[in-house]
Amino acid sequence: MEVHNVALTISAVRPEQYPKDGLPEIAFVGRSNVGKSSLTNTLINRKAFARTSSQPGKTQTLNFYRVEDEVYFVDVPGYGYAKVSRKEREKWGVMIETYLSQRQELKGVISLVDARHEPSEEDINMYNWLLYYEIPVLVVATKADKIARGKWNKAESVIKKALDFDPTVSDFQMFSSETKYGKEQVWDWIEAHMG
Ligand SMILES: Nc1nc2c(ncn2[C@@H]2O[C@H](COP(=O)(O)OP(=O)(O)OP(=O)(O)O)[C@@H](O)[C@H]2O)c(=O)[nH]1
Ligand SMILES: [Mg+2]
Repeated sequence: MEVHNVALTISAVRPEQYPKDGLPEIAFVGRSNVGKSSLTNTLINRKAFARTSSQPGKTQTLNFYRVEDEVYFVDVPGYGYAKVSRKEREKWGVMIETYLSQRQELKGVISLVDARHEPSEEDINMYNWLLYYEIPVLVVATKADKIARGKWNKAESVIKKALDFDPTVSDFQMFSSETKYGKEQVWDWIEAHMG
């Protein structure tokens, strides 16, 4: 998709604050700092539309970006940020689980993991949780530019093994917001799931 028009429409915490126009939604999840906002910006050809942060844990609301009046990208605040209080984490959990488990307009989730590392327990939990709710999921391994091309296959198999990746209900893509590698494939997946 050639993107020309993007608007940050809504920051929401509760369902009554979600958009009401019925457009399909694709959500981006992953631990804090993994590159959710960077992936969003790459997809919509913006340098800094979704705020990228040197301050992890900053984003605390669901941010809905309306892309070309066709789809919302939903930037979900990152998990696994140690410095937030337990109370904050519980609020976060309720907000995310409510959104992911109940939202009719949600057509797919892009679950980001760091290409350099084995997925964390939280990454694994999130992946299993999405499969349990039968939400189509694209696992995107980010920061691929930080490992040598010759090691990509190994990185992919490490990630898939840790997740117990199920290729019948999910897909996988290497990605870099530095080189834009994988951008077209991620867009193809999104367009195939917009319904
Ligand atoms: N080299 C490289 N750096 C990346 C890539 N993606 C993101 N980064 C960097 O990683 C840092 C975090 O990126 P963000 O996109 O803000 O991460 P986020 O997941 O949105 O973080 P939160 O909003 O805090 O949850 C920034 O310094 C980015 O520049 C990538 O593909 N390659
Ligand atoms: Mg972010």
